[in-house]
Amino acid sequence: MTQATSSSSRPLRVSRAGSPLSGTLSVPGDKSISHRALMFSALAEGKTHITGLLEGEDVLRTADAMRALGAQIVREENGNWHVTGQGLGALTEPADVLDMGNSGTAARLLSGVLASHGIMSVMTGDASLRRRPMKRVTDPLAGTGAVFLAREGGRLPLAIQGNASPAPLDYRLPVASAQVKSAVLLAGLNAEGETRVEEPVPTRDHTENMLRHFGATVQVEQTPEGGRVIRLQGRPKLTARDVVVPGDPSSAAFVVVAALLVPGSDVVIAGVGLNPLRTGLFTTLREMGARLDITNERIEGGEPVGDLHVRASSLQGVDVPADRAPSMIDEYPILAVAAGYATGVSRFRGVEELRVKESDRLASTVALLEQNGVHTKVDGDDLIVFGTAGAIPGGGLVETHMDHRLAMSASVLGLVAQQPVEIDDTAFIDTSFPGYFGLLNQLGAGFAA
Ligand SMILES: O=C(O)C1=C[C@@H](OP(=O)(O)O)[C@@H](O)[C@H](O)C1
Ligand SMILES: C=C(OP(=O)(O)O)C(=O)O
Repeated sequence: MTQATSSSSRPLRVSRAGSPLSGTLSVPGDKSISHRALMFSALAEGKTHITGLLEGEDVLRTADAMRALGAQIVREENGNWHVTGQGLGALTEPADVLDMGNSGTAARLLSGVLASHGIMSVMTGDASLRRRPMKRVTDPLAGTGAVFLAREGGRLPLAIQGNASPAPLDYRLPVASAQVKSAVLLAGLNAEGETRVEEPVPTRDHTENMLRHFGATVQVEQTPEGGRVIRLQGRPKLTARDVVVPGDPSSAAFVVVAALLVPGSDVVIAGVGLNPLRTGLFTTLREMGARLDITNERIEGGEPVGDLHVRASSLQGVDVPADRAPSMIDEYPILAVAAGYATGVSRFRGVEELRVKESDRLASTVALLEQNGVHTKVDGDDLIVFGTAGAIPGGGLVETHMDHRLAMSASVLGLVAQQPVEIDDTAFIDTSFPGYFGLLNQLGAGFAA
């Protein structure tokens, strides 16, 4: 590993919470939906209004990139955003390198867009993103006729000569990845004919849902093996449509686990997105014995949304099946904290994709727990956590390796550990959850941040 922390790192020491967490709050907008809202509206004709957009650094990188490609993107004073696009195929060549910061979603999805426009572009990212694999998208996207020039191993920086008349793709995903699926579908938007993607295990379907919302024809069929086949008709007329972004369940996850673990807590998180391909953590926590109720369920902006009522609970160890991983892939670090506090042993099966996130999350989650006295074992692609029955020793220094989810997980662990926990850098939390410490402090967490 090269650079492990940002140039202006924000270390933090977290002490045990002195009182229960209580109150009602909302979490910022969904990161996956926010990236897509900006990209798809920039490809549509007309003016789209977006409410609830996540103003995290990852999403702001997507906004900058779409502006550099010719879309007009404006933040209004009331916090709403509007995007004016010129229609499919009308992006213009960027004058400079596109810097996607820390965001895998921005880099992967945009690759599909860039491959299918007749422009030349260069994409880079921060030290974490430059370590992450891009061949998983450039391999299938090369089938469009686009040309990619990358470093050894297919990592950023990446030069892309896009193709104005891309060939449609027919691709079976070798890994369960919504980013790869989305990159292929986005390339297919500007291709004549049908683009087909088969996924062996269903992954988040925000791309399919939102493309339909903007006017594309997307058909989805279940396969007998439990997977899905997605068919997109190329060159649709995409028309501006307003988007309402729900609260991010992956951000709510940290508040939920904090409220479950800090004794006596009682918290409501309003307006959380509950797309069933995102709620694996909530299912798992309930299996562990969590008192987690969903109220006020409704559909907003085409996605299911509800309020989460969480009360502190005694949790038991859990066995999480591998096919649940895509519906909770970003939640394993915080689930590992819950499992470390629980009574009994937990096993998370088939979590190999954690190795290619902002950090190697299998290694960094193990280090987070071990540094703080919780025993773990990696068995092939499974992570095993030996619960401490409410007695996490703490006292460790957590290295977050430019990974927002590690930093937030460490902060929750610190709230319930016996000794204070040191976190080397919390700055990357701003990529997905700006205002995290302030919101938790409103509930009584007492972070010194
Ligand atoms: O499509 C998306 O918006 C995302 C998909 C997931 O990545 P993979 O597709 O690589 O699993 C997830 O980890 C990421 O935070 C967001
Ligand atoms: C993996 C994540 O994001 P990305 O791939 O967009 O960097 C995440 O937010 O946990």
